[in-house]
Amino acid sequence: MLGSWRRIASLLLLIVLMVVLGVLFNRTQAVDLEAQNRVMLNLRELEKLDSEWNVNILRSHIGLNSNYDPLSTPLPRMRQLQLRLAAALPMTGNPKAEEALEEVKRALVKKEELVEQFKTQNAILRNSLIFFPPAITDLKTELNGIEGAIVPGRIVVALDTALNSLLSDILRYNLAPSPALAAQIERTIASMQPLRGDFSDSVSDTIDELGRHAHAILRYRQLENELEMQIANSRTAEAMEKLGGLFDTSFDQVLIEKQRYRTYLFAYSGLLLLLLMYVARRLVRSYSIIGEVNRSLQAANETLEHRVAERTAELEAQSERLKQLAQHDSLTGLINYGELTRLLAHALVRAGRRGDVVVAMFIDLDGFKAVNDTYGHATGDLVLCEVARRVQEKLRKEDALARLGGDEFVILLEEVAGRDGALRVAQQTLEAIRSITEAGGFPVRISASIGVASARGKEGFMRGAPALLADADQAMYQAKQGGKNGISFSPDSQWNEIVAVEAPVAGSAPAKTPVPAQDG
Ligand SMILES: Nc1nc2c(ncn2[C@@H]2O[C@H](COP(=O)(O)OP(=O)(O)OP(=O)(O)O)[C@@H](O)[C@H]2O)c(=O)[nH]1
Repeated sequence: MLGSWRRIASLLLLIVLMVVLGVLFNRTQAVDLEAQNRVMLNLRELEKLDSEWNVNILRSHIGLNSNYDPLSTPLPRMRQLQLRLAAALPMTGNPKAEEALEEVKRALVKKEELVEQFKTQNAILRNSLIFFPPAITDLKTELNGIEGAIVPGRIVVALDTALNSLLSDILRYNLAPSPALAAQIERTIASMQPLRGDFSDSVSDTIDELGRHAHAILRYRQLENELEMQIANSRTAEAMEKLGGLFDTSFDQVLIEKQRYRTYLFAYSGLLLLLLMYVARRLVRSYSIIGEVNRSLQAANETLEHRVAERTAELEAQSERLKQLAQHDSLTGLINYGELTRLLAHALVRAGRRGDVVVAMFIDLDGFKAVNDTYGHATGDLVLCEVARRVQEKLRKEDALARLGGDEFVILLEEVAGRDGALRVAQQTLEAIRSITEAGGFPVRISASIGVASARGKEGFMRGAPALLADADQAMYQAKQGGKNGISFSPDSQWNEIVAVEAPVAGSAPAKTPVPAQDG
């Protein structure tokens, strides 16, 4: 549980470290200086167009422009530039720049409205100003001609004077309008009214028209001047200058900020590197500890396996010893009664299958008690071991020799060819036993009584091992009864005869001459 929390905490820490790294890296991304330059160029172009706009207003004011196109053509471009500046605002990261751009836009919109009014009023004013000089010149020509000849000279002079005064005052008013001059012009127009009745209709109409144009000039000159004042007060140039200043400062600020974050990133990267090195060290140590533990475990495992193998071998040896003890006689090392009956049972099974003969020879030593009694039990043991050794020597590898206890032995023979073969083995056994004349430095004289019994094929198998052994025992008993040191055949075996190999021995000394076999 604790381990999984630690894993989650480590994962979260890693994510946080990576996010911080990403933020710092993002903040240090190079500033697009080219884009910044483009913004400033756009602003400069807007300023230039605005000042050209002013020049064109002035040119219209003084009547140099033949139409008002120069006042309208730059407007689409100026709007486009404003849009570009608006798009560049995020580069500044400064809210004041946004406000400054709004101010520029408002000033330009206001100025555009004023210029529209200016165009209307200026058209009327221009029309009147253009009308005035030729109309007066024409009228004065009329006065010097037919009209002057018809009308009294005093009236003609008065009108001419008024016309001169009106023209000069209008021109002065156009350049520098003032209420006094306007009043003077009004008075001149009024002075011309009584005079017009003496002149022809066309002169009279021209005087009226002069009056209307003079009023238009008086009115629109004033209005236009006020409009121009308002246009000048729209302060577009100042707003643009303020915006330019903010752009400059903001861009510089962004550069400084990037530089600062570059320093942070450098320090943070160093910190991460140290952390990484620490983790790597811990990992290397952990791996070396794991390696050591693995090696120790492997060594312990090998030791354990070795000890298990040793113990297994010990147990196997012990088991073998126990088996040996269970199946063998501890004194002579020959198989014991239990093992003999087992082997005998197997032999009978095989003989039953093949129709062979199995022979059991029961051997009981003669004169053994005397050895014990004369030289002691230990010497008797030596005699028993020597009997086992010498009889075993006479037997084939596949034959079995067992000690039943005391001085009793049994020989088991398989695949016996016939009675003669069994007799030969019994005689050799008897000879081997009788050949023992010394034990432990003491002279001994022993012989044996041997009972032979045989079982053939299925019949033998049916009777079983105990019956065969009993037959052999019975035959041995017959041999004992027959005077010992002899061989007796069981009457139930195939060979129902006694082979006399030598005269029965008396006491513990075996006879040297062969004793005939006895019938049971
Ligand atoms: N040394 C020794 N003697 C034993 C052992 N087992 C039995 N005996 C002795 O062996 C003797 C056997 O007696 P017997 O068979 O009567 O002796 P024997 O002199 O051969 O007499 P017969 O069989 O009648 O010919 C006894 O004295 C037992 O005490 C043994 O393991 N070692």
